[in-house]
Amino acid sequence: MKIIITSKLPSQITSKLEDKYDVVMWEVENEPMPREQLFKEIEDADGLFCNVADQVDKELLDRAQKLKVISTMAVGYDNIDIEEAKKREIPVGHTPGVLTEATADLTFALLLAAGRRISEGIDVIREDKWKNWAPFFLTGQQVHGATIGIIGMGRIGLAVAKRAKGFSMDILYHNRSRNREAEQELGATYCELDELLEKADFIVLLAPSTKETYQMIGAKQFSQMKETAIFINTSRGTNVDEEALYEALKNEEIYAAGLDVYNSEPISSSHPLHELSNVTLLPHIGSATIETRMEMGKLAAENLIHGLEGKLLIHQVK
Ligand SMILES: NC(=O)C1=CN([C@@H]2O[C@H](COP(=O)(O)OP(=O)(O)OC[C@H]3O[C@@H](n4cnc5c(N)ncnc54)[C@H](OP(=O)(O)O)[C@@H]3O)[C@@H](O)[C@H]2O)C=CC1
Ligand SMILES: O=CC(=O)O
Repeated sequence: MKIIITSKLPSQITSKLEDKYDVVMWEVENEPMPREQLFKEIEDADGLFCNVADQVDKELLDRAQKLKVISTMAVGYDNIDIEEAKKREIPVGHTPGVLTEATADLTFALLLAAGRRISEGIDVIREDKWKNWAPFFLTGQQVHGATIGIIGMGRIGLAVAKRAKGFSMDILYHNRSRNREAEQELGATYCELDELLEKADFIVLLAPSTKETYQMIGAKQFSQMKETAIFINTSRGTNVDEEALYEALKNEEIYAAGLDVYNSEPISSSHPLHELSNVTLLPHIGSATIETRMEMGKLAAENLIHGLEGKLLIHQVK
């Protein structure tokens, strides 16, 4: 059987696949397989090993004659047309759980960086602008003891809440359903979205990208936040109206933001958000530790093997 791997991966992940199948892997470091090539390769492929940078849509699936399984090296699968895959009875695998702690670490790092103006501090030294110690130089917002509001208290949300507890933060959260573990173990308080936006000092978005969450945070929601609020998004860029975020930051309707994800990725240094000093921008590296990426890759490989062997995947999208 033939499988396609759309990005270069280390042998610890690919060796088991290479032992069993004909592997076509895109070998260019840090670049996804070009779409034209993917269109060609998918025609006779049995398995597809992809990631968040690949658009697995109807146009691609229409070309696949033999595809038996799609396996993404990510927990989010909004880049895959699940309905089209279902119509063709192609199971889709993803990698929940193994990336939870690494993504929570990065989310908290962004929260600290945005609140305490860390990237501005780094720039001050890089640009030789540090002249003396001044009482209110680069003062930011207090993290310890502040109120965090988590929108999307799932696996990663809960792991962020645990970190917040260590900083003596009060924890508010909003989901469509209650998370009893967060309430009982961490004392988190369930809120409607409006209340969370009005009360939280740090607002952390960790809901998946769905039709319901599309631009769920826009001009109205930014206007509900405190002027001192800090907004963190490590979920998906499409959950936020990016132009409204730009305006809210520029007009100081909110204090700062920390972002790992964008409407369209990758962004460049000419992106409007880059003009602003009160935003910390990272290039979608939430789960990017060596250990976690290895775990994600191995789990995605196992999902793929299960699919090719006609078994239920370890983590199959429902
Ligand atoms: N930046 C990065 O590199 C990474 C980003 N991610 C992103 O993080 C997301 C979350 O991952 P994970 O925690 O594992 O997922 P989970 O499914 O465990 O958690 C998602 C949470 O969002 C809530 N939710 C879903 N829809 C809504 C809605 N309409 N309004 C409010 N809450 C909602 C769910 O609760 P309920 O169903 O009760 O509403 C659930 O608690 C991923 O989907 C992905 O997009 C993940 C890993 C790395
Ligand atoms: O964005 C990354 C993911 O795993 O989802």
